[in-house]
Amino acid sequence: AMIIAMKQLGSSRPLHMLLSQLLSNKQLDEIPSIVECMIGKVMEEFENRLATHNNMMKASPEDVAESVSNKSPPQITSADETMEEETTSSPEEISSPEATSCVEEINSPKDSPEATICLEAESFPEAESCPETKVENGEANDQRDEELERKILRRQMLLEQQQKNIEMLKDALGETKVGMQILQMKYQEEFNNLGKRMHSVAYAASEYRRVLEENRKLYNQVQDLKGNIRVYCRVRPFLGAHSNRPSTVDRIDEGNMSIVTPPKYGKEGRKSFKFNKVFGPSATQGEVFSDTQPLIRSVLDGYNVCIFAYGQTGSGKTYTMSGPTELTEDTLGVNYRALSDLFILSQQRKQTISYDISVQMLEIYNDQIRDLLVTDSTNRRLEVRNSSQNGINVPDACLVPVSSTSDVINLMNLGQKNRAVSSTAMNDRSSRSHSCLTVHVQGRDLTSGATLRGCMHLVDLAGSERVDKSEVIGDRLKEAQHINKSLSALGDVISSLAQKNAHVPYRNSKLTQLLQDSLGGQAKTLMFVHISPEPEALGETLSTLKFAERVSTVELGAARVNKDSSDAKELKEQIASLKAALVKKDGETEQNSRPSSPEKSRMKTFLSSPSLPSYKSVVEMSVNRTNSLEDVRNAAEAQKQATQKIKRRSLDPRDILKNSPWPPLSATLVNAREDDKESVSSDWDDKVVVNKNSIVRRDETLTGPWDVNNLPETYGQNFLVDPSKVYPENSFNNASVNKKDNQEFDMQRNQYEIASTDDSDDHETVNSETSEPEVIWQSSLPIPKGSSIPNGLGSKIKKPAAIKPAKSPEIRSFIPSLIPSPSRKPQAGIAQPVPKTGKQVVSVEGGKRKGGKY
Ligand SMILES: Nc1ncnc2c1ncn2[C@@H]1O[C@H](COP(=O)(O)OP(=O)(O)OP(=O)(O)O)[C@@H](O)[C@H]1O
Repeated sequence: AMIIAMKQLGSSRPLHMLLSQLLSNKQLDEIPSIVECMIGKVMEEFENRLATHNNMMKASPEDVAESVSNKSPPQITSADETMEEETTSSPEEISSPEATSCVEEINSPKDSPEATICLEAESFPEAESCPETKVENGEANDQRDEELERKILRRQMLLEQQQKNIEMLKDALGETKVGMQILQMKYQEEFNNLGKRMHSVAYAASEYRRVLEENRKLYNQVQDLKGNIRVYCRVRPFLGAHSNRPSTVDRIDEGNMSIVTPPKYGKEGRKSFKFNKVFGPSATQGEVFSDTQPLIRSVLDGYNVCIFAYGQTGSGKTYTMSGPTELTEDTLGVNYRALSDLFILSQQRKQTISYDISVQMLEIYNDQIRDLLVTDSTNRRLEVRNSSQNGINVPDACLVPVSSTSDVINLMNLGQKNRAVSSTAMNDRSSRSHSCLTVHVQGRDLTSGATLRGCMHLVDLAGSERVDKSEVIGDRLKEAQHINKSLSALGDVISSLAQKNAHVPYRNSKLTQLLQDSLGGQAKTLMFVHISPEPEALGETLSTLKFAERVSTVELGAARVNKDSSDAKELKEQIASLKAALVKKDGETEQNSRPSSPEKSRMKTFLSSPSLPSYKSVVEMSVNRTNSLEDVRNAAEAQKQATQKIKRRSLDPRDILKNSPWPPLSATLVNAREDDKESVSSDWDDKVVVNKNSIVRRDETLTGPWDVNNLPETYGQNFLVDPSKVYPENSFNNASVNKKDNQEFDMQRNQYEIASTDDSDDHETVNSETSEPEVIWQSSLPIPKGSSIPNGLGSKIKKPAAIKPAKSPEIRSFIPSLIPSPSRKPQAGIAQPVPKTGKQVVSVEGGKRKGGKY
């Protein structure tokens, strides 16, 4: 029935083909409706035919004959033709003999009864007029009648048979219809089940994705809590026509990647690395930025953030941070996107917090800081001051307020122009200097009046590759040495942080000095490490990745927000005024009493201490009395007591304000510059103690918005309780001093001396104060005579004062190893006194520095 129906519809394909086609096309929904439609049509057709046959049945034989004689049998013919089709197509009908004979009869019109009737009538026209033949004619007529009757009978039987067949077909159709309905229901059911299953699979997939995302967030939160430096790796695509070359990067999977290595790098043939995220060559600027966004947002919440791009020249640092030379909306780098995000967010929050955003753009070239936003082509020497109250540590550089992305683009263009002025045709300046875009954000809560301050450094470092000594002479050599030194200093800082050393050598280079606030314990730090896919760059790629992997293990401690409640702010201002007044007083009394040098520096340290009110007695005693050791011991005792007293007191700023024995002073900062200079040392001193605190008191709750620097009791505790832990090498050096009475004083004195040497030559000072454990460096560059580039550890090891170590004639690697020597494992939190052996692990091969550790 279905096949007939198909034919009725003019389709030559059998139903099963159509069905299978629909199934294969997954048009399952359409099958029931198509079948229903076909059934409807077939039913209609059969009903038409039935009506036709019924009509024929009702018609008299004469009508039939007439219609036959008129040779106009459209109904019968058409019906019969259709029937013929049915007969040939339907196996049921073919098997029916009656139907076959009927079809044969219909097919041969000459033999048809109608035709016979007609022919017989036509062949005897004169018979009726002849009397002799009347009888014969009568017989003949009888015979004809009989014949006719027989034929009519046969036809009747045939029609009856056809009617039966139609009935049977109707039944079959009905059954098919029911069958199709059942099929439809089954399909429907299966569809529903399939839909449900699909739904549950989709749900499971989305859940899985959600869990993954949650895991990632939790992981990042843990990282944040631990204060880990985040490391994102980006692989540059092949440039230009080299896209078909084999890449050294084998596999990238979220945070994992593997590098194909030749046999000389090990048997495995590949090395795997794990970072917070790895971006492949096809990653867009938008994708790279999306993972950075949360960090940007936290600047508005009052955190310090540092994002720096590290990698060899040409690996894509500038591309990530700024974008390509021809900027489009899609290729804008992190710098633009970060600022644009800051503007959008600050707008969104403007009902509650009012933000001021301003920008500085600096360049560090040959360890000199240059302002890239100057418009008058002046080249002032800029200094870093980490003591400033407002978080601006290069106060002399232009600080330009910005309020829109176009402001930023204009400033960046100006910066680029100033940078380009210095570059030569031979060498792009960007490869030889570090550039730093610093964004300062100051927010004020419109309801509570609390202020917060965030600072973000976006740093595009100079190329980190090693330079063959034969390739560099003259200025290039000097540049290479400076890049080398600053990147080594960065490595030193990171190494110290990784080992949780009490002392972090920020002041070894301008770069680390500049980034101090954002690399230390309270900042969020992200490093974009860049690698090139070319096989020739494999050595640098592996060094870079190993360095980056080490960096990712560094824990800075949980980041802290720079938020001052209005009370705390007042308190801070008061303390600053007190400091200024005391410094002034110190200046006056100094002329009268002229204390010896160690005493003076000790006093300075006391005076510049953030917990100053508690040291009133110390200061007064120190100033007014002679500089005897007894006085100092008394002072220390008094300080201890004061510290204990404060310790028992509430740390609520209001309580402190209330309990403070000092009347509020309105004195303004006297000689602010001088004070700033002085407080560099105190700040540095404080920083050491702060870092110490973060180790000793890591799990203790800090006092809300207060700076650790302003916690008198912690300062006092660490200051007095065990100074040897802060500067063990000094205590070690002084242990040989036999004068028992003087021991404490001497230890403190050394401490003060070291802490207050900041204003002298940086390299000298820092080199002598660094105490991190032995680290292995690579070296290949020749050292020019008189070079101040430090050796081995990147800093000289403190020796007894009498034996001043000679400067090493070697240059450290661009990529410092963070791996301590196995022979000298450092203890967390305590800097070890490392006797200088003069022995360094340096591997030189073919004139090129080889990665001793990598
Ligand atoms: N992800 C990237 N997609 C497309 N092109 C890139 C990508 N990264 C870098 N490039 C292209 O590679 C070239 C070198 O990149 P870039 O200048 O950013 O390297 P760099 O590491 O900053 O070098 P330098 O140390 O000299 O400043 C540029 O032409 C840059 O457009």
